[in-house]
Amino acid sequence: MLSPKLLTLVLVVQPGRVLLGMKKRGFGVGKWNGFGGKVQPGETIEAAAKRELLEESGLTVDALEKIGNIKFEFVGETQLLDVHIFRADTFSGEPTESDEMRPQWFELDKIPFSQMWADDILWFPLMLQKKKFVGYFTFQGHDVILSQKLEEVEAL
Ligand SMILES: Nc1nc(NC2CC2)cc(N2CCN(C3COC3)CC2)n1
Repeated sequence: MLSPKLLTLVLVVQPGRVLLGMKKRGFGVGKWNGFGGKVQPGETIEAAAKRELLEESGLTVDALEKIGNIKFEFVGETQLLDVHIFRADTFSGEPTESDEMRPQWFELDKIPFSQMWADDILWFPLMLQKKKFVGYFTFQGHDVILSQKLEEVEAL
């Protein structure tokens, strides 16, 4: 089995609202999501998360909190995605559109789950309650979840 592909995802959360970006190209184009990307050789996962957040949103964060780890399998494909999810409650800078992402604030009761990855509606509530979680999702294509595992954990 191929080693899982390490990816990062950062959700910037303020009281009553979360910052999402509309993905303008590449994997997940047309979906709202947090900010993230690949981990480069020799880079820690957290450093990669901060770098991608700055590249994609213009925001700089001091503290990232590790809140989740979800692995994704796609039926018929050997590459697993290993997504490390972080939350940031404080940041500096202004949300700025990039080549990759168009940022927008969403009130917590107006999160556009119908235009997001199908797993998000399942773990966002945990993230917003500051719970820590691990998960495993099997997708058929990009829209159908065939199986899922999601559990809260004490520590990541
Ligand atoms: N919310 C959410 N759900 C996912 N679900 C699996 C796809 C079925 C994946 C995912 N990411 C994997 C892709 N990554 C892109 C940015 O560079 C690559 C962002 C985080 N983010």
